[in-house]
Amino acid sequence: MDVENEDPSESGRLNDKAISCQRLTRCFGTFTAVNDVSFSVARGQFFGFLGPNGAGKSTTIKMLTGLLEPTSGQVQILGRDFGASALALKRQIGVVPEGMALLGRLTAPEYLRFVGRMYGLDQETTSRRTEELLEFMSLANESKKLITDFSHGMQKKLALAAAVIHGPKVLFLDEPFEGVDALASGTLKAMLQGMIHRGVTIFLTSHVLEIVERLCSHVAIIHKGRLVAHGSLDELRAGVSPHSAGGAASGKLTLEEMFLSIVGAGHESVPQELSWLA
Ligand SMILES: Nc1ncnc2c1ncn2[C@@H]1O[C@H](COP(=O)(O)OP(=O)(O)OP(=O)(O)O)[C@@H](O)[C@H]1O
Repeated sequence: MDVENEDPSESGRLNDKAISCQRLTRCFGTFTAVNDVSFSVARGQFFGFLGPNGAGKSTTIKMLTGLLEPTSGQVQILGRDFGASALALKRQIGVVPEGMALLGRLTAPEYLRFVGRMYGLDQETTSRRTEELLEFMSLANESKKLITDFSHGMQKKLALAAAVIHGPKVLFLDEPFEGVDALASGTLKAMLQGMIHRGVTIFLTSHVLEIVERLCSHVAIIHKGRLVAHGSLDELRAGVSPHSAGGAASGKLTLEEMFLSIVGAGHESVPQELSWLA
């Protein structure tokens, strides 16, 4: 069988996991950025991947999407690994990577048409979706400008448009809301929730914990390269003492309170002010 042309979502139908990794590890020289990380994400789940700066989130996303080779460990997307069916798998996923990786010398319509064709969409479908996406992202009036002259938020919206043009089954988003205005952010959240209702799996990193709490049903927290929490929001709450998290005695702990309780140990020793600042 030609594994490159096989639809991994069909062959993996019996596997209810959209994403799974076992003992995933990535070293840069002697430094271990991601250390023995294992977790899975069920199909159709809205999953938040959290961690402080430098914890290993982007490195993990790059390995989950086939952009970076793990030092050791395994990754399966829709039940398949990149080794056997990289091209077929990449057609099933959409990615907004950390640096967005746009082609700055193109205009937004040129870029979307290029990405659509690279994903194997026919010309007519690519053109129709390009127009719809530019309209949806409020970028239709910017179609003559080069991407390099876009603002950061405009580039983010374009990167998101490019990540969904082929209708992916699994969507990976590294900080999708960073720099995006409140109006566009509302539209994007609605779009992502609509995708979840249609069975798409979304894996998202964000430092905006209110957004993660509102959108995601399950989360994992990585800290210094190691997975320190994984489960539904209620499972996380059950594992965190309200007292140690400083939450209101009667109310539910917020995700931010749980996050600070889980990764905040040792942070007390960091000076809370700089005496020379007026
Ligand atoms: N190519 C690289 N070479 C050396 N070190 C790297 C490389 N890429 C990442 N790192 C290091 O790995 C660690 C994890 O980085 P990563 O970008 O995954 O963190 P992150 O959780 O996404 O952080 P942030 O929230 O700040 O974006 C950091 O210490 C970073 O400096």
